[in-house]
Amino acid sequence: MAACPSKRQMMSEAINLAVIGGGQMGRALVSGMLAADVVQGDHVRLVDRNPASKQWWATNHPEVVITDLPAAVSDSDVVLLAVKPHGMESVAKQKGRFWNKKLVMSVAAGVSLGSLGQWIGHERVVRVMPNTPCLVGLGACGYCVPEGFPDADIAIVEAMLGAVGISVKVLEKQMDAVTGVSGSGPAYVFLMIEAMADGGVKAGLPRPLAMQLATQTVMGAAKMVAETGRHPGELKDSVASPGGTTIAALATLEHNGFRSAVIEAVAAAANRSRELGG
Ligand SMILES: NC(=O)C1=CN([C@@H]2O[C@H](COP(=O)(O)OP(=O)(O)OC[C@H]3O[C@@H](n4cnc5c(N)ncnc54)[C@H](OP(=O)(O)O)[C@@H]3O)[C@@H](O)[C@H]2O)C=CC1
Ligand SMILES: O=C(O)[C@@H]1CCC=N1
Repeated sequence: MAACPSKRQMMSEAINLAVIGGGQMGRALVSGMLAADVVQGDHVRLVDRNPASKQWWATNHPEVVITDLPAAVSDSDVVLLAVKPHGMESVAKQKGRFWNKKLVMSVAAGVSLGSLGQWIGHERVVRVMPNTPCLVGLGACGYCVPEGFPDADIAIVEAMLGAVGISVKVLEKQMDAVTGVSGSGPAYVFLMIEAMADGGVKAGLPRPLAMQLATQTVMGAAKMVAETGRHPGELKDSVASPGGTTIAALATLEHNGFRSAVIEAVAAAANRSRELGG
């Protein structure tokens, strides 16, 4: 029986990818794409000014070619811009014919399609808000494109992002909210896991055991929401026995404003994304 084709084999040709900025997000996306076989290491060109970052790539993905911006972009079909938002303009404005209508994907929070197109000099640009779980194939990416963006390019974007998790096409005006929920979201969940483990330690568990239980609990709860289709409120109710332990805990969380703290956190991140866009 023939083996199933990989995602890369399903694309008609191997993708030549330039990555500008190989820090936390660049690493998560590209490592996830390499693991999913949607790109190949020797087809990836990396540009990074940080020596420690370059060392990380040389150690972890020695097949990736580390080079400069003109060479990386010239040799690529797709350019992933993954520097900080305030650094995006100086990268995208670097003059040269090497941009030559390359498909450019920016992951910078707040930076609009209009600014990107203006700086680069063409409109074959995509604005993506990914998150770091792309590293383990469970990313949640929102993306938006300019009007009239070709379907063939959307197919490339979806193949790349779909290989590292879910990808949803949204309106540009929704990108700040996407950032608040899923772009920054992993940090809220990491905080929750850390706090649950702290609580376990306070109640007498060894730290590694408390961490293991907290992590599995978050993973299991997320999977139940995703796979049962039941509302999280209903699933919450099913854990809480009358007069039991869970309702005692839930009452404490409500008393301390847990829900409003999370709602305000998402809104704060969305507002900050708006501010970064100027
Ligand atoms: N981290 C996350 O979870 C997410 C991040 N993003 C977006 O991803 C982008 C990158 O964030 P993140 O990965 O966290 O940042 P990092 O600082 O970890 O990575 C950026 C890397 O790019 C390098 N760099 C900066 N400017 C240049 C340049 N001109 N030429 C070459 N290399 C350069 C940096 O070097 P140096 O250290 O010297 O500055 C650094 O190594 C941001 O725009 C952010 O909004 C989006 C979603 C989630
Ligand atoms: O904190 C930040 O600004 C970036 C964007 C979303 C997640 N990290």
